[in-house]
Amino acid sequence: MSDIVIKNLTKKFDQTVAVKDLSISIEKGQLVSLLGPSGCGKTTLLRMIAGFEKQTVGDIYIRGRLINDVPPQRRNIGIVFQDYAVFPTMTVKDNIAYGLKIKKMKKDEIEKKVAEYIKIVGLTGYEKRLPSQLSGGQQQRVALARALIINPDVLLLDEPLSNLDAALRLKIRKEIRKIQQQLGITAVFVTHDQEEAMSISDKIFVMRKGELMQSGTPQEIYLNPQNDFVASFIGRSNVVYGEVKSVKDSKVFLYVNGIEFKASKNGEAVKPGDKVWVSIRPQRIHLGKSDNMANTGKGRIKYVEYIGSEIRGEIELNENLTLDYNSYMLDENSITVKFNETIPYSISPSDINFGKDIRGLE
Ligand SMILES: Nc1ncnc2c1ncn2[C@@H]1O[C@H](COP(=O)(O)OP(=O)(O)OP(=O)(O)O)[C@@H](O)[C@H]1O
Repeated sequence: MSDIVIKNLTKKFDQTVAVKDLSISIEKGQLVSLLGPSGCGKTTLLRMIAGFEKQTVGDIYIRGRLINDVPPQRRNIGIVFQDYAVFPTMTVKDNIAYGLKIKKMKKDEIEKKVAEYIKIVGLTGYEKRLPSQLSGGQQQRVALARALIINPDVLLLDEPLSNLDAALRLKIRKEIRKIQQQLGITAVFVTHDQEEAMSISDKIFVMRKGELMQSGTPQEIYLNPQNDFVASFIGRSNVVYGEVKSVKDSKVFLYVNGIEFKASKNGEAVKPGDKVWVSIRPQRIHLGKSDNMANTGKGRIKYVEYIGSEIRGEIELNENLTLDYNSYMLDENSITVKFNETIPYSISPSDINFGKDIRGLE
């Protein structure tokens, strides 16, 4: 069942189209991310779901109820913002209890619920502290408990980890995901960080310039990007442009900067002469001799970095095509490479994504 349904939503600010004819639905109990670069409209979309911004055109339903004209406080939504937005003069306990007091819940029931949510977000022992006596991560937990305690239909999270340092970001995102799954609450998470979105989402909506570029599970989007923008934005990839040379049986032959690549046919039908984007993940470039005889050649190593169990760098296939590679050193027999060395490479046809939908990179 869909908890949130958005139909043909458009938001214009004078000349700027922040969100353009967007239709999505979000299943109950899922955590979905709105992901895209700065200015893609993700915050505007979240603010329209919350009711802080009124759409120019389109409909928003929560649990089947059309909420276009329902004010924010009556949408039964919990929100966590980037800048915590906790009340600075209230203790942790009072901050978390706030929504229940507004609802005029009985005192002993409030006590019980607050204790429960303080435990859920891991703030036991901090009840009497003021926000100024808490770390950023702890303040964000207060904000999370305050949003969840009112038992909202939907939890909205607007870049909730942006103000935390890198280590804390990983920790809190894991906690948010665990709590969301434990409570089974539907959550919409706004982020510009693709790794963050990939790691915690059931589904990702990739946006760009107000438009939906692709939606799907993290795996679907990573393995089958539908355009060059998604291929380059999700995970690391070499995105280059070329032309379809021929199509034979289950293979498509692509011509990219003077090199021919054999690729497996994917969903989209192409014909000779079609201009296409081509995406090759760095870790799919096999360095050294291989039994896999497809897309083989010799390349020159133009850059090398050894990082623990990985080698990363650039390999020049010809003077017009240099790709990033990424090899894993799993044991002492693994490949080692040196700067300027010439080395055989191969790429499996099934590891080459391509398509006609060219949107341009960021
Ligand atoms: N109140 C406003 N008035 C005018 N233009 C606005 C307003 N709010 C947003 N915009 C414009 O709408 C577009 C989308 O903005 P939005 O904040 O939704 O993007 P975003 O993807 O959340 O970006 P960021 O990651 O930087 O927050 C941008 O071009 C922005 O300048």
